[in-house]
Amino acid sequence: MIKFFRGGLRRVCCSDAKRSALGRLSNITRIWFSPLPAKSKWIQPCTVHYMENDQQKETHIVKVLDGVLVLLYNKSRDKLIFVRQFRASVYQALMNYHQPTATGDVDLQKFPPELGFTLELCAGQVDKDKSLEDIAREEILEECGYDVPVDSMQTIYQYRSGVGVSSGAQALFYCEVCDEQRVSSGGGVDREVIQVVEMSLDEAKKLVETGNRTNGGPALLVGVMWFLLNKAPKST
Ligand SMILES: Nc1ncnc2c1ncn2[C@@H]1O[C@H](COP(=O)(O)OP(=O)(O)O[C@H]2O[C@H](CO)[C@@H](O)[C@H](O)[C@H]2O)[C@@H](O)[C@H]1O
Repeated sequence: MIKFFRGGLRRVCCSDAKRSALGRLSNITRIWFSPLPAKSKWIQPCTVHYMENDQQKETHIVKVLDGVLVLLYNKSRDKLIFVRQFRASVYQALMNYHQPTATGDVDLQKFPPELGFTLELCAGQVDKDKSLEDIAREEILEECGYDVPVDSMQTIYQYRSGVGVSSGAQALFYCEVCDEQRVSSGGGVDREVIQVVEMSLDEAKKLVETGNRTNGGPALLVGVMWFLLNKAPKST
């Protein structure tokens, strides 16, 4: 049984999401660690030096790709739509509290893969020369299976994530979908294994109640709070 981890997952969020997830199941059978390759397509670490008030300072930073995220609302069934997937970074963070110098294979009995599953908004990296709206539209189709017009994307916020270390630009959109626009079960492309999770507005409201913990990023919480403030029927 998974115990509570410092600063980590409150298991109920993931377990609830797992019960209502649609799509291909993830079966993780082995996890191991190794050093970063000399050149990564995804991240570039470096040191930034600067003088502030005559003092020399330095910050170790990681350059990352920008991202788009979409809060999806299915108006046919009055449900918010999220995605559930294994995130190696979350897994590493949670298991590493107990094993800070981990290298090589991980004992999956001690640290089950379930630790690394997150509930998130549909999202993607800005890794092609297209508009943010176009990239968001593609991610909705690939991950959640809805074919929507690009002009259905409404900007909620644009902000930067991880400003202490990485500072990628994040564009957060809202998009309403209906059952007629569902053309596939989603699940991701290539080797992605992404489950689609539908949540009632009452469940989503419980998720953002003060004091709750999730192991995903802040965008889901921010998006749902924005939705409850601006879009949800007033009785919700
Ligand atoms: N670091 C990495 N190492 C190796 N392979 C990698 C990688 N990052 C991505 N990939 C590969 O690229 C594929 C596509 O990734 P996505 O574009 O869906 O972005 P992701 O969902 O990870 O991040 C989206 O969601 C997160 C969380 O919400 C946002 O922070 C982010 O900006 C947004 O793009 C992944 O399935 C993986 O194969």
